[in-house]
Amino acid sequence: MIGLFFLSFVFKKDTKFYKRRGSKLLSLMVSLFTSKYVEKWKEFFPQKELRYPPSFHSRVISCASLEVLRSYLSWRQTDCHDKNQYDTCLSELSRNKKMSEGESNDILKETQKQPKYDLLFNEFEIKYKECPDVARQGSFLLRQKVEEIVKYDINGTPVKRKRIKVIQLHSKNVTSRSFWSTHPYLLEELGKFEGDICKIKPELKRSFQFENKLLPSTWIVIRIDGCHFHKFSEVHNFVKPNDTRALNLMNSCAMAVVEAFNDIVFAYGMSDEYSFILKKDSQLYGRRPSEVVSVITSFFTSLYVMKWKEFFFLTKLEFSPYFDGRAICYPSNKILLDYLTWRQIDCKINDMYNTCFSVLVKSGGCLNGTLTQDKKPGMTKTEAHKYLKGTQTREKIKLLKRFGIDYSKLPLMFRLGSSVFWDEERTTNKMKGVLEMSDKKVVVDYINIIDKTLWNEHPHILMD
Ligand SMILES: Nc1nc2c(ncn2[C@@H]2O[C@H](COP(=O)(O)OP(=O)(O)OP(=O)(O)O)[C@@H](O)[C@H]2O)c(=O)[nH]1
Ligand SMILES: [Mg+2]
Ligand SMILES: [Mg+2]
Repeated sequence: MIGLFFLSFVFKKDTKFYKRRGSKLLSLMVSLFTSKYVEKWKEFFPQKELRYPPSFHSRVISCASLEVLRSYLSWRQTDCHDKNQYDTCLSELSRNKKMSEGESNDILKETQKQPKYDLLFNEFEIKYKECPDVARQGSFLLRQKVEEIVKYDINGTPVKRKRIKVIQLHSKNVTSRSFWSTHPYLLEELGKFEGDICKIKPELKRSFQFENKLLPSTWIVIRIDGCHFHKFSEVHNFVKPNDTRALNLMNSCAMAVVEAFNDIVFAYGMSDEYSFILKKDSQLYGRRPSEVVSVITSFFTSLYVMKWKEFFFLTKLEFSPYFDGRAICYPSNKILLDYLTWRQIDCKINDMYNTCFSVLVKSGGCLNGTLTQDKKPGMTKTEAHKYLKGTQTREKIKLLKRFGIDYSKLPLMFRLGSSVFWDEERTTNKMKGVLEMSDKKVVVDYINIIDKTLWNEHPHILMD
């Protein structure tokens, strides 16, 4: 269901989508939606440039029965109606009576529906009920079986087939039986009603809004990861094993995220993932996990689509990139550093494996444009995996040497991942000949984060 700036996607009761993991569902849905929104912007606003990355928040609400689901949808529909009626009054008062928002709010607050209908009609000759359905009632998108002509036979007779299509419709009242009975496909998918709904129970409404908070006084790590990036990287011809453009794009998005959210003190990324660390006492979105996860994932996705052209120039986005996200709390600096150590070790292990794998499958052993001495045709992927299975770091380094590659000379960004944080700009004052610190700015660096040096040099990052 779509209303004024909100959307609800209903999954079947027995869905097994992403094993019903709440964080996955809420983050990837909001991320895919954001990606589509940014991509489609030009279609609807051809003259307007998208000047700021839009972001959305999302949450999962479980509805135990069809009645509860109907109550939920009814609550959203009522909300849509109330907000739209209020906003219509607000904009008319401002446009025609030149009232400020504060003055209009004073008039409208605590008024019921009827006085607002009267105000619109008496003052502005607007029959509210004749305003577009889409604004007053919201829209419903649902799959429906429709019969379509697929071709014509030799006699010119149309051949029809049943297809499932997404259709958009409006309904005055989502709780009405007629809405559900005229769309039998909905009940086929969702089940049968046990009883009727008259009024939305207040305790149900409260349950739709309730959410546990992330443990207080703990570091919050939001880790996002690209969905199906294996396919995404192939379709967009990412260089193997590391594509500098793709990594720089991820880093550029992460820097913008760190700049936008004051509470993020550090971010670490590699491949298609990024971890954002929020300070211990952060009160971002009241520490509600759904909001924090969804907004950061959504904002990152927006940036990724908007910045794509900056890094991939002529490569067209063939399908929408999207990310999933999760929140994890860590109570102490030590445990947080253990987490970062785990991610950086993972980065090193994966990078070394992928580099060897790439060398083995590339015919003639050609890596990053450097021709090596080994001119043998490459292995198949299966052979390469088999060859590398169980090999230790030392053996992999030796293998790369045979192909003329000194692993320690490969770019730090590939081997150590990327760290993003606020740093003071250090400049030398030529007049005084001394080192000076200027304003802080967000930087990206490719450093060892397992080592204590970074944390000792930048004690402000993990300040309690
Ligand atoms: N060629 C190339 N591929 C990359 C690069 N960065 C990421 N990838 C691809 O993205 C994948 C990321 O791994 P995963 O996150 O485990 O896999 P995924 O396909 O995204 O699957 P899910 O995260 O489970 O949806 C890698 O396996 C690569 O296939 C890159 O720089 N170059
Ligand atoms: Mg991934
Ligand atoms: Mg990944």
